[in-house]
Amino acid sequence: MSTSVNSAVSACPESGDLGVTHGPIEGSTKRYLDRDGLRIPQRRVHLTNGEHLDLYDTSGPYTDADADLDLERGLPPTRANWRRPEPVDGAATQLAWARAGVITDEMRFVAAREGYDAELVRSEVAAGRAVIPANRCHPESEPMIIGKAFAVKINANIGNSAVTSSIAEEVEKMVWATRWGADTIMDLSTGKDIHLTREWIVRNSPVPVGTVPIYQALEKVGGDPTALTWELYRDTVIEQAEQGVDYMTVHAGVLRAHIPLTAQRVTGIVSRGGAIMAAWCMEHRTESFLYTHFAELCEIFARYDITFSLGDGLRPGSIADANDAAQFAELRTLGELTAIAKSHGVQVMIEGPGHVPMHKITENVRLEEELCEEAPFYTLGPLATDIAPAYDHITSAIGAAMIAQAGTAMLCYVTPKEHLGLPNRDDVKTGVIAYKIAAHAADLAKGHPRAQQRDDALSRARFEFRWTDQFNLSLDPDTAREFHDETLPAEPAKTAHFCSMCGPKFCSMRISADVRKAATVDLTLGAP
Ligand SMILES: C[C@H]1O[C@@H](n2cnc3c(N)ncnc32)[C@H](O)[C@@H]1O
Ligand SMILES: Cc1ncc(COP(=O)(O)O)c(N)n1
Ligand code: SF4
Ligand SMILES: [Zn+2]
Repeated sequence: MSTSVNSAVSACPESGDLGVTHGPIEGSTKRYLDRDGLRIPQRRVHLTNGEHLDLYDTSGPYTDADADLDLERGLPPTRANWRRPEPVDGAATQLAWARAGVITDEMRFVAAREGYDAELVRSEVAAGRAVIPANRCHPESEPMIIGKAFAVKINANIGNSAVTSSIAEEVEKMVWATRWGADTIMDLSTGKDIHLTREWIVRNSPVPVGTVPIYQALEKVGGDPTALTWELYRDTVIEQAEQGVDYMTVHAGVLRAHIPLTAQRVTGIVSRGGAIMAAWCMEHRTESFLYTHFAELCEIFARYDITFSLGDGLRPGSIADANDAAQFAELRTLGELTAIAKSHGVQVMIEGPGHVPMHKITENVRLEEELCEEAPFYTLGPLATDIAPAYDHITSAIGAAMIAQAGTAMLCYVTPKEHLGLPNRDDVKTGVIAYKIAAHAADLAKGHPRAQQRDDALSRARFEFRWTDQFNLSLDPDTAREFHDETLPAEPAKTAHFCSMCGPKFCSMRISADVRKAATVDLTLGAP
């Protein structure tokens, strides 16, 4: 399987000959695993009233009030030293081990992060209802779990394009995305230095990294889709596997026969991978090599424990095209491929739309569950309307919250730059925060046992005018503080019983508190 492409890739798990700096970079969010030992996967917010809150959501920014809890959990300090059970029928994967009844260190770790029993983690993984994307060549990653029984996760897309960006900017986006709470990131680079950009990102990323290998394969053939071959694609997959990519989008459900179904669409094929594969099939008048070589791909994935993210190459790119024949024909094929991947012991999640109006969202989840054996659903938004370019983090967070409530396990963010250009660092943050909101709103609605604790703590702080606590409990403490201080920057305002919205006399929460106080006095005096 070794090729000339691979010889350029240094050995797993470290790639020292590329001149890459290893370990945490300045400002990076190496949150739990570090060189000194394993930290308990938990964020604790200390409040000014002496109480504290341990957040159920274990990704996101530390505030000044957070503590570093260096409690031993009985695991070696880096994932590189965790136990690696023997492969099962050639599959060295969390799925194969879960089915064999083995609780791996990765399962113990994610169980601690989620606050659930490791046995629940094992059984969900064994059933294929959850995945733990953890390539053995990515020891820097802090394992996490994606599945509807667990907290809803979010992914942030980064990467350069032929038009703009540099390695430093992309690493900064990775740091920014993970700092604000992305649970995974995808490097979707299509411009120059794709290999080296990814090396920097993977070696420094505390979260699993996903890619779409067909992008780099296309770049290698100068951007002509018809020049792609299975061999070139396979070698690109192995190159990325060796670098430690944890999950890969594979658009193997775009079959030749599905392409005519897109002819009458308003926006045709909007998926990059989908469009590339459609172009290849039409030119060569043959079935997609991703489909015909799928079993071989499974064998590669099984050796590294790469998780399939079966791509939605025919997702709708407009409200008009939502839930159409092309989209659902592909979903049916993804169902077949799910079964094949799992028979190889390979973990699978399924990518979903796209642009879908609110009343057509639930059908997507029900059909995915039915056709794909409840493999974790991983959706791009969906955008609930097409009419707000520059605000598509909002149009899509609306759809994302709904689809997550219906059972989607991970939400792929959309930034304000969607449809307009490549997102920068600030767009990445805006997208991440929008999606943290969607994911948490869904966790609340799904009845996650600990989700509401944070709302309650923040609301109490709000009602008691503990402004600093309100900031520290929020998803974006910096901006919350900045907005407050724009009109009331003085220190005493941090305990004032009003803000500049209503002012001291009209503050309803202050008046309401006074009413209560008066009522208490009346009660103690025996008055009505
Ligand atoms: C499939 C989705 O992936 C996103 N996407 C594609 N490439 C990039 C990139 N380099 N950076 C950020 N997002 C990207 C777009 O939002 C697209 O719609
Ligand atoms: C949820 C989701 N959907 C799709 C893609 C790939 O992009 P594309 O299909 O455009 O190649 C992705 N990275 N994430
Ligand atoms: S985002 Fe821009 S480049 Fe990409 S498909 Fe849409 S219009 Fe084309
Ligand atoms: Zn779109």
